[in-house]
Amino acid sequence: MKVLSVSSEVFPLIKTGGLADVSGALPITLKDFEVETKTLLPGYPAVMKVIRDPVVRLEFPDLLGERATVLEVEHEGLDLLVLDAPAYYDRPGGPYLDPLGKDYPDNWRRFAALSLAASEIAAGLLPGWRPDLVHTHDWQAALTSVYMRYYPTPELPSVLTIHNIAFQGQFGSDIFPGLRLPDHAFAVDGIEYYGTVGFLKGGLQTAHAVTTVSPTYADEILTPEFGMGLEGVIATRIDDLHGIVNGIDTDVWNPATDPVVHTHYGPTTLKNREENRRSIAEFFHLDNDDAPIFCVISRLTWQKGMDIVANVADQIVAMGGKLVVLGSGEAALEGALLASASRHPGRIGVSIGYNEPMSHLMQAGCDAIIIPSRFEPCGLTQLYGLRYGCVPIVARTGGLNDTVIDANHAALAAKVATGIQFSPVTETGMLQAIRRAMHFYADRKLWTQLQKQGMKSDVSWEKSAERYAALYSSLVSKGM
Ligand SMILES: Nc1ncnc2c1ncn2[C@@H]1O[C@H](COP(=O)(O)OP(=O)(O)O[C@H]2O[C@H](CO)[C@@H](O)[C@H](O)[C@H]2O)[C@@H](O)[C@H]1O
Repeated sequence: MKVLSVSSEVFPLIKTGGLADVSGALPITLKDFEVETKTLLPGYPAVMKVIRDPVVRLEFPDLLGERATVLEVEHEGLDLLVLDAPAYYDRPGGPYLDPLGKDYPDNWRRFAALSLAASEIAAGLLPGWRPDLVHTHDWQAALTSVYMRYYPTPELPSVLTIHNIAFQGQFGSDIFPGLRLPDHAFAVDGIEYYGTVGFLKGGLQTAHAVTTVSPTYADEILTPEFGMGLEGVIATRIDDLHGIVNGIDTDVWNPATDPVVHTHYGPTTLKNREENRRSIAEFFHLDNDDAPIFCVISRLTWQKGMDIVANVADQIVAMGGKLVVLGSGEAALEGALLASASRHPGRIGVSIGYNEPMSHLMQAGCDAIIIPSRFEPCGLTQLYGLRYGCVPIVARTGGLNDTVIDANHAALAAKVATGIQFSPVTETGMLQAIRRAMHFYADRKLWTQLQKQGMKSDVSWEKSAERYAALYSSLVSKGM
């Protein structure tokens, strides 16, 4: 089966978060299920810089007003279609934000162009290759199925994956003419959303199937608390809604071979983590003692519960723990965390910024990773933690609930526990979880058991890729 995947980020070329990990890893495992994926992504400078010998496959003289070219290239096992449109993507800054951290004002056009190009490829414009199905990710690609519905193209099945419903791509109705959709697309069963234009909303109305990245989150987004205003639309798609938990690339994330990990290890050589632990202590200027090192690797936002971390940092130290934080995000949270580090030299270390290699080393050297998200569609850092013996301490929500087995009495007795869950997601809830972790950590045998059990968890893409492949097949065979 041939699939066109459409994503605004793809690891290892461009990544601001978990979306890139998923869109970069899933196509590789899908090959085992006879799914051949080509991935369309924007030609940002970071992408154009690393691709080698691309072939021009398609030209758009006027893609929503600008020239664009589709380049085909193979990169680290991925078949890529790069949308080279300098007017849209050749800019300083990140994929979505300018160098000052503000949204580009024309993001709607930049990602509508991506979606329109995808729909043209779906219609067979790429010489010699036409997909059997289109898989779009998040609001940035969600207009693909909208264009597929309203442009006179042969109908092809489409799947939309929601990685985070908080990001919906909502814009004023004044942009509508610029999308070049027929007038009747601005309607309740199209992209109209309370008088505005909703990209994700349009995708939810037009994709043949909707998936999200864990079963618990699939249930949660049907409720007003988590649906962020789209729960009603999602309820109308309940028969086509699937929760498929993310996996991770177990080759990239392998403590036995990871090139940035100083000392490799596996479940039977956990003592080798000591050396990595020392490197972490050195990097974050921590005292080199036996107290557990809790880590956080995250966007510093309210969603991720980072205000809670900042508020309990003093108490973590008072309980005898150490804390290291790698992340960037809201200025107030960055400031609060940095202030906690300066109050507790040797006990708290904070590194503001995005540092992929350091994120690997932290998983390989820290004792536990704290993920106090208020909502978490799937979460990947707990999966990396499981794989690296860095015990996850997680909020009981979304994919965190589905992937970590809480160390309650029954789970410990049955030797199936892999981490600690807590609820409610409050300062008290998190401190209780840290207290439990300190208690388990004091019993080295128990702690090692938790680490080993986590390392045995199946966090690979195999099972989930099989579910995606089955979903694709069912849609294609239905001839939707
Ligand atoms: N400062 C830093 N330096 C280096 N690496 C950093 C970093 N900050 C974060 N990361 C990395 O970025 C990724 C974050 O992925 P997550 O799944 O945790 O959340 P995100 O909200 O981005 O993804 C959304 O999409 C994914 C994919 O579906 C869902 O798992 C998730 O729940 C949803 O919110 C991880 O690979 C993490 O290691």
